Amino acid sequence: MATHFTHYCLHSAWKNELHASKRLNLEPCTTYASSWVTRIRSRFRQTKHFELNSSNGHPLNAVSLQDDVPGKPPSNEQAVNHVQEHSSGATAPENLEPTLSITVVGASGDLAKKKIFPALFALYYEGCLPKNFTVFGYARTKMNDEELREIISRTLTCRIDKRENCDDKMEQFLNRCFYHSGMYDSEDDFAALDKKLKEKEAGKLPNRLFYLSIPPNVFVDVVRCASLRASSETGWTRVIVEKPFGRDSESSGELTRCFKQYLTEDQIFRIDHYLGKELVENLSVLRFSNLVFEPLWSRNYIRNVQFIFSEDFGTEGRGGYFDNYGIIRDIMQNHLLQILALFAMETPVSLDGEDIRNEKVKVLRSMRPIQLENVIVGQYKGHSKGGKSYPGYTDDPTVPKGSLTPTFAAAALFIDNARWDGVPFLMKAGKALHTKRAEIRVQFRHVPGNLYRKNFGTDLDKATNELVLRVQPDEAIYLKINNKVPGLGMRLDRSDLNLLYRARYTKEIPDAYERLLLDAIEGERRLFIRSDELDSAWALFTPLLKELEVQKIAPELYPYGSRGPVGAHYLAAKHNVRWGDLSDDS
Ligand SMILES: NC(=O)C1=CN([C@@H]2O[C@H](COP(=O)(O)OP(=O)(O)OC[C@H]3O[C@@H](n4cnc5c(N)ncnc54)[C@H](OP(=O)(O)O)[C@@H]3O)[C@@H](O)[C@H]2O)C=CC1
Ligand SMILES: O=C1O[C@H](COP(=O)(O)O)[C@@H](O)[C@H](O)[C@H]1O
Repeated sequence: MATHFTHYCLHSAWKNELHASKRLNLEPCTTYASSWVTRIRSRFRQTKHFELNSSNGHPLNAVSLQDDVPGKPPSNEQAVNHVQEHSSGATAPENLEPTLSITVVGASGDLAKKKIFPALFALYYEGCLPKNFTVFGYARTKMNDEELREIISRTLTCRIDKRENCDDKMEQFLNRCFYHSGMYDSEDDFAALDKKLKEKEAGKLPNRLFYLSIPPNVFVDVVRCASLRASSETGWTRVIVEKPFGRDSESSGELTRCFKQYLTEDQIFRIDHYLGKELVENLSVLRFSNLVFEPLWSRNYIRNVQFIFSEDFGTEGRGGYFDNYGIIRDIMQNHLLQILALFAMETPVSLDGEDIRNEKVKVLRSMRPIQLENVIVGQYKGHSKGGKSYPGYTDDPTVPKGSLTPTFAAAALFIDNARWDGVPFLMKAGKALHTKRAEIRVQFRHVPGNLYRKNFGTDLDKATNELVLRVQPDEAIYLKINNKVPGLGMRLDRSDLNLLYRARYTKEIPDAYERLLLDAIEGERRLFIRSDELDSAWALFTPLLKELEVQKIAPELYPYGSRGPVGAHYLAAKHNVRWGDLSDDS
């Protein structure tokens, strides 16, 4: 991909960084050390872990560092990508320095304030944005640049080790943020945005990234207006699209068809922010770079796998959106299914985005249609605890009375391929539960002819190994093992081999949005959803969603703050599974 700048936080070869950064005239990442050499060396030493890199690692970045020198003719591959990715066909003048314009559409909204602007600032702070960049907010709300800056500034933090120059950096970042008010379906308003973008981009090769942080009903309008009136004429134009991408196979297909009138697939970055989470990223590393795991990764050793998402708050404030989607579309069809596909895929040919997504699609296409009897749905009801009362889902004024929308669901899924034949993959997702967490649990089979079985009593399930990847909070990977309690007797207990991230690594973990934004800027697509992946994901869930709606299946009510409906236990038990998060030693 044509990347006209570097994110030179990556490389183990600091010399390359130094060399490349000199040639590309980069801004320094930090201001600690006095010379470039010490700065880069010391930064490399300090920040061995959790550096922000685009996701595909060295080869792409090495190429982009060396090949994207202004004035150097593009390679064949770059030339192809360039033609595919920009929509006008105008020729890029040679010898121009690149510049990046990021437009956050829906800048007045919750996600923009909470996640996107802070992530952009964190990237800037880390020196991962290109030297020349501008951020534009776009929304209908009337405000000026200063007002946008004021709003953004409230959510920016110099979270990374509280480094020096935080205030200066914030000010520098805010000075590069601008606002343009416009309607989402007005080509004229986007043409006016284009004019402002051009003023900032003057004399440079413009690359443009649009982040659609808006409700899905205006996705197509924005794509049309932005692509017709505000796409880059000579550089690349890319669009990040937030979920939900449709609400079933038909609407998703329709959305894709509409998008493709204006954009090529290469320009579309469908975001699933769970793919940007550190532990989800680590799943493949854990599996494919450690001999101890991959041989066990099949029906021969794994009894069941659980993907668990829970939030300890309800849909407060988002009821209007949520009621049209429900927990299955909000969490299962995307976040949990994506993790499942990564978990279960065969070894990809390489770490290239296409190779990985090819393997994920194969998993999705091998999945057995979901049976209604393998699903239970729930909805939270009001509850009082400790003198405080918590509202039920339908108490939200934006939720229609009598709504049957599930705020909780559990499902048993199966992958009908040689590796996973017969292994239940259980998913559970819920709002307003007793805790906030996301995790993957792998329960292994019993030890055949276990010499120590008499030490475990009758419940052999309790003695099996379990590998847990705690995605959040407090990231950790731990393996439950049986261990001899020290002493003269022979008593066994359950212990954890525990890799607790905060104990092992000093660096703060970047937010998923940082990684994904950086990847989109880099043109790295591995962590974004390809259209055939999306089709397969919807093909799996659409029949179930239709059945739930047509049959008007009433959700089982569970109290706000509880562990969810009892039905989830029956479902698991039906498949000889016990939810790992509910056991005594979870
Ligand atoms: N918030 C979150 O935590 C998450 C959100 N998402 C997705 O990200 C996108 C943005 O989410 P979020 O920021 O919460 O959304 P908001 O409801 O805050 O909407 C974003 C902006 O869009 C405009 N807008 C709101 N409703 C409408 C409407 N009916 N028609 C036209 N414009 C409207 C408003 O801007 P103005 O009126 O100024 O034009 C608003 O500030 C959505 O697709 C959402 O599903 C995904 C994951 C998590
Ligand atoms: O996509 C969504 O994710 C959030 C949870 O994200 P997290 O990173 O905070 O775990 C969820 O609250 C929201 O309903 C959903 O749309």
